[in-house]
Amino acid sequence: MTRNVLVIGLGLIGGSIALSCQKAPNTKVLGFDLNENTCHQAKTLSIVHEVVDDVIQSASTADIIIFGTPVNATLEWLEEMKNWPLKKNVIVTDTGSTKGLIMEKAAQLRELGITFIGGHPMAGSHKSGVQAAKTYLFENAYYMLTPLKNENEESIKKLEDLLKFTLAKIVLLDAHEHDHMTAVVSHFPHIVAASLVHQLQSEQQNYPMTSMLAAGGFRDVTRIASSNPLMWKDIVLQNREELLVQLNAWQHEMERVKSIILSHNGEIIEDYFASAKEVRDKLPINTGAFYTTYDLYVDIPDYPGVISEITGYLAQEHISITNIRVVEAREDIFGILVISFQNAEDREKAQGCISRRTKYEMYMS
Ligand SMILES: NC(=O)C1=CN([C@@H]2O[C@H](COP(=O)(O)OP(=O)(O)OC[C@H]3O[C@@H](n4cnc5c(N)ncnc54)[C@H](O)[C@@H]3O)[C@@H](O)[C@H]2O)C=CC1
Ligand SMILES: O=C(O)C(=O)Cc1ccc(O)cc1
Repeated sequence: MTRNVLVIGLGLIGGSIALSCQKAPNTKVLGFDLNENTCHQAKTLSIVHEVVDDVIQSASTADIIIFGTPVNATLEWLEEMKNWPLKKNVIVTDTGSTKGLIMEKAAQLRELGITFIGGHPMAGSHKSGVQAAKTYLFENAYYMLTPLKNENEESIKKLEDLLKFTLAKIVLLDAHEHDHMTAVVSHFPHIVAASLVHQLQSEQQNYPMTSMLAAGGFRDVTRIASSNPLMWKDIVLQNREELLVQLNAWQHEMERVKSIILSHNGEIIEDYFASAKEVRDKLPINTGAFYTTYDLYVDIPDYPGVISEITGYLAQEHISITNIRVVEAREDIFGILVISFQNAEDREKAQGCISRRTKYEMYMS
């Protein structure tokens, strides 16, 4: 029997989920988006089997409905959904970055016999839109599900049975715990990134050269300030309480930093950085706990053909790469080539291959 999946909101996340659902056997993936251009691109890029106009009609035939919409739009759809003629055993889920308010709506839907299981794949990017969608965007990332208490095990299993095609690691947790933890590691860092960019901009007036010096560290720390503002507006509105908790903690931390600087004590200042480094170095960032990328950094000299030279060596040894980019830490002298691999084993093989054939320095983050 065919499983009908309807994805509403076909941007980066909805589009990527739709692509991975197409890998599931006997599954028909329909898609809807408010934006006509997105619908057109979703068709052209075969993001779904079919793009639909009549969302209510398509929902009535769906076994699983997935929202890939910004979180406030999801809340609005869930309110409307209360009046839709749905299949008796339909499972509704979302992909939103916040879960508290969405799960309150889920409790209302449950009263009407509609099963909603919150979802949040903990991977993505500062890019948005359907063109950025990828089948394996979530591979090895955590995919959090926040079912209501006493949710039917079979419904959770049915949803997991589809989401396993994302190749993500599915974990179940409570919506409030979810919102607290994501405020710490995802939502608050976006505010810090945006604030640093604002700080740079105000410096620009007196020191126009500042932005030209903003390489390496500034670029790494502020990458996420280039994310979709509408999406982050919604997240901040929905996770307001937790963000205020984090903001207070940050203000205390800044007070501590201020007193450390005022202390003029080199040992204390060094210890501030050393203890942060110790914690940061132990984070399971590259072992699959959060965003998994197996990156190898190669310090390359600046001459034409150097990238094809390296990729050529890897190709000769049949080592597949998943991504490649150049980080220009110092534009005029060296670039760092960042090569990403599917797993740690491929990265290790690549390191061996490049070290046998070149003298380029390499490191892993
Ligand atoms: N960008 C990221 O890295 C991640 C985002 N998320 C969550 O996933 C959801 C989608 O985010 P992205 O895909 O990044 O955004 P996006 O901007 O790439 O895609 C959102 C899509 O929803 C459509 N849309 C907006 N309002 C709509 C409505 N009322 N009805 C139907 N379609 C509508 C837009 O036209 C767009 O195609 C958000 O809830 C976000 O919090 C979750 C994990 C990572
Ligand atoms: O680009 C990045 O590093 C992100 O922060 C991606 C991201 C954005 C929102 C989420 O809810 C989860 C992951």
